[in-house]
Amino acid sequence: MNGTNKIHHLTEASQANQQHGFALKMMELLVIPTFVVDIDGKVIIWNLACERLTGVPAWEMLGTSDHWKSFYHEQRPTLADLVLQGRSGELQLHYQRHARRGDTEHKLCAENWCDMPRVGRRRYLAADASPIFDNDGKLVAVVETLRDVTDEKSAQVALEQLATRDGLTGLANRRCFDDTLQAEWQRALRQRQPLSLLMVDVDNFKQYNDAYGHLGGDQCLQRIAGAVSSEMRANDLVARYGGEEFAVILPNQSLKGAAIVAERIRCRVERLHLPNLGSKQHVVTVSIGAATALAAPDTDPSQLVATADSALYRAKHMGRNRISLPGTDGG
Ligand SMILES: Nc1nc2c(ncn2[C@@H]2O[C@H](COP(=O)(O)OP(=O)(O)OP(=O)(O)O)[C@@H](O)[C@H]2O)c(=O)[nH]1
Repeated sequence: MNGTNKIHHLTEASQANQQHGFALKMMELLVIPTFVVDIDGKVIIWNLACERLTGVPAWEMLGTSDHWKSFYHEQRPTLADLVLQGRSGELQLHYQRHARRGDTEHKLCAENWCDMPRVGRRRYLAADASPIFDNDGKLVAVVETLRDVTDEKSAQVALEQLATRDGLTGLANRRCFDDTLQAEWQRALRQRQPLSLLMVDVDNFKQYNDAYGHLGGDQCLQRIAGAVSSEMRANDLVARYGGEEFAVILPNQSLKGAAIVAERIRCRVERLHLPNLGSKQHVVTVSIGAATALAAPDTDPSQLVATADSALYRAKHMGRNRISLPGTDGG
């Protein structure tokens, strides 16, 4: 390298250093919470906004690989770590919503609830992580920016809740029941598994309302909703079908299994010992119709609902406070 080339090279190097320093300063001042980890996974930038978001000062974080501790109680990778370690395949394992950005699989964006141990209040954060390459295309660091979108997420959750929950009992509403039944019907078809349905109706509820008033009736429905829910497994769905009628979807359940669940629900409600002087037993009881179907192509679950409804009608007809199955009691 001759003298002129050497000076030119040095000038380029010092310019690059200057630009690098300028970029670092910019990141420090950004109003967007930002941190950068180097190739060894050590934090080299933890800006003011990140300090504010996490409650963790930069002096505590710089030079360590403890950045996950600012977000989570349990050890797990941050989005920056996934980019750094080429583990983008694990995105769905760690994040509620996620995507790869642009034409490269190195840029990731994702959202999830974070514990925020130092702040002591869970926040829903949207993160973007991008790799930084040197002039030779070698990965040297990863920058992660964060957005606190807790308010938007909470509003979305509340709206979803409003759209799918019954206001009085907190159970799934009729719309949610219809959607879930359709989805479970399709799943039963794919998996060639039976799908069972229970229709649960409160006995002599008109007399209950007459005796205890509409508010008393509402409280009774809440107690029954709690009792029915307590008998459910994780994949089952209890919905308020309408008025004083509840519906229970039991995926992968045979008619025999459905009958066992139905009897458990009937007993559970009886054991609440809610007085209803208008009924034969003098306590609030329910009648339950059960039905099971094997889904077939080009069919829908309406026949399953109709069969469970007919069984319920028979249970009422035969004296109430009982369960009824198709084909076993004259149905
Ligand atoms: N308190 C209250 N009552 C309701 C609600 N929805 C429906 N009902 C009442 O439930 C009663 C249902 O009466 P019916 O359909 O005659 O049935 P039942 O008296 O339970 O008689 P069986 O079903 O034949 O045992 C009516 O009086 C409705 O007003 C509600 O959200 N709250």
